[in-house]
Amino acid sequence: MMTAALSIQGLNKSFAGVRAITDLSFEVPKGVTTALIGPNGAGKTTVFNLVSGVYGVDAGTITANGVDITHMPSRKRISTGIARSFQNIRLMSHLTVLENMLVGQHVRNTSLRALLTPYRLFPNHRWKVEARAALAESGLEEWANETVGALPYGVRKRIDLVRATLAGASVLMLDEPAAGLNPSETNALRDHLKALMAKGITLLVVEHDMHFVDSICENVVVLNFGEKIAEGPLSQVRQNAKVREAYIGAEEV
Ligand SMILES: Nc1ncnc2c1ncn2[C@@H]1O[C@H](COP(=O)(O)OP(=O)(O)OP(=O)(O)O)[C@@H](O)[C@H]1O
Repeated sequence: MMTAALSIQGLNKSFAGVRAITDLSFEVPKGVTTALIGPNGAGKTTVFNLVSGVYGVDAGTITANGVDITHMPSRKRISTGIARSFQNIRLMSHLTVLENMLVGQHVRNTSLRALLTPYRLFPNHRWKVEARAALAESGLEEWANETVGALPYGVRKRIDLVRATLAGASVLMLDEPAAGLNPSETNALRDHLKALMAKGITLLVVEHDMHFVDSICENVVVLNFGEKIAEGPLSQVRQNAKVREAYIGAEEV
């Protein structure tokens, strides 16, 4: 059997005695874009925080590309190919787009020599060539020398995706990627994500916009009160009685 991009088994997490995640197990197979959905407070962000190592687990295991990352320090998890893109973009707003790419690439190379190399002095350094190519591939090359803080939100979001893939991510966790985007930015983001999927990158998406989920996700995992209540294609889980009940009074699923 092929190794899953992400495997979560028997996950449990409480905050001050209040259960946030209970016996949660699911897998994200390689190349299968998966959505994690559920009403407010269902535990979606907590799952992302556990997988990225912001919190420690109470019980259970988390495996990324076959490597057990359950107790791995957060900053080392990218070495297994898993990365997270935050709702509040974590680009350095005072640096240019290209400089942000170089910071991302640094994650892959932590040798002292790499840390001391003054990239500004090498206009055609391999990393710059690679970063420019990745920006061009995503139709973002026109922004390469702009300061990130001055760019539209939708563009920054997509630059954040390029940065994550340049840092070596093969499994990307996206926290509400479509939130705050206008319709044309949402379309550009969708096209960008489809291009990443075509390159073999696996996406795990927390998203409230079901049209967006429907347009890119093959599989959906539904949480309610920290437990998995359904899993499968969106068209199927929509019909599930438990899912319908969980969403009563909340947004339409
Ligand atoms: N650091 C924390 N301290 C205490 N409780 C927390 C913490 N993080 C999450 N929780 C609780 O865990 C439960 C799940 O919250 P979580 O934010 O994961 O839900 P969510 O599905 O992401 O919700 P939303 O869609 O509103 O973002 C909630 O009851 C929340 O109050």
